[in-house]
Amino acid sequence: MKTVLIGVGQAGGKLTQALLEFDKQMGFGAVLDAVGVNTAKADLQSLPYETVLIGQDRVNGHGVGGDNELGAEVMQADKTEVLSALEGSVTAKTESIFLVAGLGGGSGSGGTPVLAKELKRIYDIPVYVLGIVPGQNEGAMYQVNAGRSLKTIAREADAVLLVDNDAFRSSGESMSAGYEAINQAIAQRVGLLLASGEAVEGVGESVVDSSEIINTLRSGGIAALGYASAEASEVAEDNINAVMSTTRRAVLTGTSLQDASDADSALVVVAGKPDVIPRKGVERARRWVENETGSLEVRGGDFPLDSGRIAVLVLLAGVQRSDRVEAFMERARMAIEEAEAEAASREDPDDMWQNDDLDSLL
Ligand SMILES: Nc1nc2c(ncn2[C@@H]2O[C@H](COP(=O)(O)OP(=O)(O)OP(=O)(O)O)[C@@H](O)[C@H]2O)c(=O)[nH]1
Repeated sequence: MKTVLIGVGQAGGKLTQALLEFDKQMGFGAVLDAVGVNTAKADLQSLPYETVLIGQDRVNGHGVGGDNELGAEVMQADKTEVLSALEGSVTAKTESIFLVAGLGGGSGSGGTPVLAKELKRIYDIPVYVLGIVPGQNEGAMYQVNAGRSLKTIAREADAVLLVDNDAFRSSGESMSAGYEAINQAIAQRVGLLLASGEAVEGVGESVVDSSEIINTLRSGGIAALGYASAEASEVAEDNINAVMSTTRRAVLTGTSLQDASDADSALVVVAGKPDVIPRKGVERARRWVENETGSLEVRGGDFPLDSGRIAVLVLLAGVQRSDRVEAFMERARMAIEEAEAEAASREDPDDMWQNDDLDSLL
């Protein structure tokens, strides 16, 4: 699927760079162009593609410090500059636009819904968001920002593909030390998905094309991406079990959003050398995904790739009822309540001494 990426905020910019590099390194050509947008000048300077600094009059290039309302305001005020930077990038060849952002900060979290709405008004192609959900250990501000942003994005964009920072973190590793590895893992999965609709070699009826990705994401709302791979045998018949078990792992333990297994629609992509992909295995895997997700709309196809392994990508769309999303929104709600309670207790500092449960010492 020929795509233009827009990285918003620091995380969005870095993940966009990882996606661009993966696509280039694999020679896929699915990523047509990229633009980085941020309120922090320093974060844009290291990005090797076109960038737009917004909100200079408000924050002077220093970022919005996690204030996503301010992030939304400055995007609204400077959207024309962003749109003109995109003019040369989005062409007749472009099949989709992906806004890439961390939902827990300020610039990406606030700016992305505003930009998604604007892009949908202007372009006829789908506008998707690749959104990073903050890990469980990140502070309340991140959770609240992400909850509010996600709610708005789910309404404004055609779909939001969520990646949970916790889903890719190795145990014992700090969040920031792990970012690079996390970005690589996400770039590989999303990069393969975008490229899967681009396959030209070994074209046959069973090969996935971009319209299948778009039709799967038509369910709207939240989507997740599962991935797993295994060593392949040279004989297709011998790979039936490998395709089945890899598909199971992709959905049960390899998704970008943990516990997202109920879906409105799904797409199962089996990547590998075309002559070792077993038709029977692919059919079985698709049926298994139907049962597991409860969806009657499961598409499938191959992605011819010159590799000694078989990889399975499962795109799950319409997963908003997943336990992980509910738990996450609940955490955001709780954080708002705690913040309100704290603000209320700050209103009159003397209130805390008016507590009848505690006797004074004197
Ligand atoms: N996966 C991943 N997550 C990141 C990365 N950098 C930051 N994050 C996450 O993104 C969220 C913070 O968003 P940022 O992109 O840093 O913030 P911003 O949009 O630039 O907004 P401000 O800094 O407030 O102007 C947090 O939840 C971080 O855990 C990264 O390189 N990779």
